[in-house]
Amino acid sequence: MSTLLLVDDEPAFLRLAAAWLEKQGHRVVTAADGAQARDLFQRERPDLVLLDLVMPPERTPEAGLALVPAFAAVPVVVLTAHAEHELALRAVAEGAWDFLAKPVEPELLRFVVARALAKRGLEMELAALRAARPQDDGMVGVSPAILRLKEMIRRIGPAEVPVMVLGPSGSGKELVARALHAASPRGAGPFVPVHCGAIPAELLESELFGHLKGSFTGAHQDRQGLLAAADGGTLFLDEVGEMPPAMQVKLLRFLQEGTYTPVGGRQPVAADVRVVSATHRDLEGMVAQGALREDFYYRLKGLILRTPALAERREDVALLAARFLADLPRHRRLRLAPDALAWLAEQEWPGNVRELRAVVTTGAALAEGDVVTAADLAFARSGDPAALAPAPPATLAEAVTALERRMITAALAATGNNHSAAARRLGLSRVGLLKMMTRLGLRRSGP
Ligand SMILES: Nc1ncnc2c1ncn2[C@@H]1O[C@H](COP(=O)(O)OP(=O)(O)OP(=O)(O)O)[C@@H](O)[C@H]1O
Repeated sequence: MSTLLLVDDEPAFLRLAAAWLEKQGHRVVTAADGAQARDLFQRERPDLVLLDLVMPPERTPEAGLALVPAFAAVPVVVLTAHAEHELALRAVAEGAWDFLAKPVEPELLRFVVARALAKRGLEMELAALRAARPQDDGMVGVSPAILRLKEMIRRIGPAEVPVMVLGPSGSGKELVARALHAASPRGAGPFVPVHCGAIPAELLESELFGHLKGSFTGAHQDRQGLLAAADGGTLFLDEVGEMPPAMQVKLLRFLQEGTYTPVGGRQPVAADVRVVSATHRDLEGMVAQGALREDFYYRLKGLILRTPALAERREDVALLAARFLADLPRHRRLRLAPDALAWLAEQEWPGNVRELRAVVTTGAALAEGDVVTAADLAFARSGDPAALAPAPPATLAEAVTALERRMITAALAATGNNHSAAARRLGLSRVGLLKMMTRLGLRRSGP
């Protein structure tokens, strides 16, 4: 049975329309103003909203129009007076699905509702199919550690329990969180990452919970927080060990009750959010030292997944490197030379997959032709031209040119093609660098 939310300030219309729609087999909840409508929308999660645009207290169509986006996760049918075509079109521009002129003809109402519910049904089916489709979770690897991790994600992704991902920096914790989200029924909903250590403590509450206009200097208008943005999806708390103690208390309340209070607000607001958290720190140690609240830790912990260091899955290094090359937006297809594969296998990767990715990406930018060599990778990693294998230089001039080309390409890759920054790195003026690039054929001449 579908639930319809009917919003109108005329009691007689509410009664009649609700009775008619109930006779068609729907469940109907009614609201007489915007605030009540928002509240019921949160609580009842209707499949369709029928919305009168002119209601108390404002009695302006603007106030009604402002409601449309808030309900747009489901089809919204606006009810307008007969002569208000322009208003109806504005409502559609705001995200409404259809409109009906008042006085509403019962048969037309039945038809429009059936059509909107059919759309809703298709959307839900699509979301279910997306969630059920085997996902390419982007996790590359055939090592036992990765296969185990993938299997765990498949099993616990669909569960609603909180998950904590533990592992060294750059080992793929965020990727695991995304894969958990994709494997859950929330997969079509939002995935919202929060890097707890990157947001100043005094801003974190308003970032997470949102704030109301006027709640502090500079709060010129109401602002939604990240919890609201994650409603119906997954909130990823990265580096959760960095969460300031005062925020731990407030988030704990949300984890327990499912509600939070925006900064400057009085009413608790509900959000349907699954929380996945991650850290490379020893949280139990932090609990023992009093830096992390024990109750917060236990609420968050749920199930624990561990991402292995790259050192524990060396067999994946070559596969990962090949994938990173394939992912590059290039016209030519690059491949790894045999000596590059050998070099990759010998290295230690303290920065884990993130470091490997950076080295492969920079090495690819340095490669001449379509083969990435060990020398390219070694240079990319150390930034030291001495790492370059001594290419048999025919003449000194050729060797110098090759070295210039490599150093310039590396500096450009490292600075995201910023000419001034690359010139500074190389100890050149910007104009000097541009001239050299032209001479080396790294840049077309002319303006
Ligand atoms: N198994 C994997 N397959 C493909 N790419 C991976 C894999 N693991 C990690 N990566 C890539 O490595 C990089 C770092 O991964 P991610 O950001 O998930 O690490 P993290 O553990 O969350 O890091 P940090 O602790 O520093 O936040 C990303 O570019 C990610 O796509």
